[in-house]
Amino acid sequence: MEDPTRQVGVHELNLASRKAEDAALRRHQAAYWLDCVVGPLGISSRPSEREFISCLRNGLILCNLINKIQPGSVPKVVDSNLPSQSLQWDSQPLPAYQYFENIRNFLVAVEELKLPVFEASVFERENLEKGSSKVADCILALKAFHEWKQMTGGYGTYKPPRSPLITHSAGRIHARTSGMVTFNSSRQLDMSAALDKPLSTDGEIQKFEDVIFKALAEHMVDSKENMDSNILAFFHSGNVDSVKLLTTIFSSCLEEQFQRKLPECWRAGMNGKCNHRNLVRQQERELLNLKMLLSSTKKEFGSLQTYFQCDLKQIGDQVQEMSTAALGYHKAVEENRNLYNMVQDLKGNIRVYCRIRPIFNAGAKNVIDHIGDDGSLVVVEHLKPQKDKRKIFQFNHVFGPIATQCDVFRETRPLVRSVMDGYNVCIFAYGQTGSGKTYTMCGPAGGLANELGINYLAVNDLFQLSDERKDIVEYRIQVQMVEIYNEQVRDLLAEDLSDTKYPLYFEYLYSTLYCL
Ligand SMILES: Nc1ncnc2c1ncn2[C@@H]1O[C@H](COP(=O)(O)OP(=O)(O)OP(=O)(O)O)[C@@H](O)[C@H]1O
Repeated sequence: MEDPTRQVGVHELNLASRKAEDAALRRHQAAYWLDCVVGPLGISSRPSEREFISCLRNGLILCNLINKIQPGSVPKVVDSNLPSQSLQWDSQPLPAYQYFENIRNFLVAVEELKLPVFEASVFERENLEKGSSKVADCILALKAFHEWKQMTGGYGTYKPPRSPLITHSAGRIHARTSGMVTFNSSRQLDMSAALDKPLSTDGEIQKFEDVIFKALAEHMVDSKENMDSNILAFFHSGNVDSVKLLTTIFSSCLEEQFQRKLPECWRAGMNGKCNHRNLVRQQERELLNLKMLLSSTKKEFGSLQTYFQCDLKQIGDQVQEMSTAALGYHKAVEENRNLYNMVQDLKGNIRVYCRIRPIFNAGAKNVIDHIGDDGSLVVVEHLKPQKDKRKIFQFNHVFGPIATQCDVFRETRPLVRSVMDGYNVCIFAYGQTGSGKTYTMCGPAGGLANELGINYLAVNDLFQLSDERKDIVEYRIQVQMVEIYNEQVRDLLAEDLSDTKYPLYFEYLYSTLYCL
């Protein structure tokens, strides 16, 4: 079985070695930085504790350092007036008051900056190898303060990092003017006290490592807080290094925008509250709802489509029926028209009507013996022998003396209507003077409406027929009026009354009519 005391000894050895390595590293860093800031120290780049402390024990370098970082911190630096080359650690014939004065003023200045300090006694010859780590920590704290000042210009409140490796001693230094100056920063961790006694168990070692990690984490948080407060202090001070401030602000803004651009689930995930899976489930539910909505919409659209298709089919059928009916109607009209004109043809293209004028002379003898419905007319000539007295004439129709204008027009009307179907029609009156031609064709002068002649009645009928068929046929009606008298044809509507002679082709027409 292994001896536990032996194991503890190994741990102690390892910790002591690590502590010594860490102290040497910080000492070397402090020496290097001092060399850069206040000039060559004249010591090696990796000085021993003794070499490091001896170099600083006259306080001259430390006072120059803090005056450079915070001008005026040590108004009066006691100088040995010796060349710098003679400031060797092992050849400094300085009186005790000199280095004590400088060291004391330096420590007071450091305490005013609220930075960790050390005991002045570390520079006594018998303690040269005991307090070098605290001196190095103090110098490194000044280095951090200097860097903060360079970055912020000294505006705002400087918060020293909570380093477990930086130590301080409270209330050990006398102030120059106001007596005791106390440094009570509770944010500092004095780890050296914990390491003064050896760690004997694994639990203590683990506990010590936990403390270190916790302190490091707090240090990182403090650094972040320093940055934020320093940016605000920059802005309020008005004395701002604009380039530095803008760079810092832009960096913060970019980081913030980057955070905002991240999806919600990622940001929640970065905060330790990842609901990415919940969001995916919610989106899946919404997607399912959308699919159901799409499906129902498709169904409704399909039913509406079917409904409208039925309606369209019904309308189409009705239109087809109407079209068929209209076609049938037109066919019927056309057929009726053809039949009508056929009847007119069968009745004869040339029809002769006889109208008997009333007797105006009371003494005149009536020669009309009989008027037949078949168009026959029997005339009696009283002066001739009995056997030759009666003569029979045949017409299409015979109008008696009591026949009205309407009776005459009723018989001629079908022929007039054939004009509207494209047939040529001619109506004229023939008879001796005073037989009533003008009366039949035009009516008496100044007569009543029921006395209008065939011309007026026929034209009125044509206009009425044109109006009835206006949706089917467009008619254009023109009028000419001529007189044939003493073998002369004259235009009765001519505007130039001096020349009413009608064109030659009407003379030809006249000849034709005359022949008829
Ligand atoms: N059916 C009738 N009923 C009543 N009066 C008639 C009828 N026919 C003709 N008359 C009258 O007889 C007269 C002569 O008729 P009208 O002038 O029409 O004859 P006409 O044939 O035109 O003569 P002309 O050849 O000389 O012009 C007129 O006064 C007219 O009013």
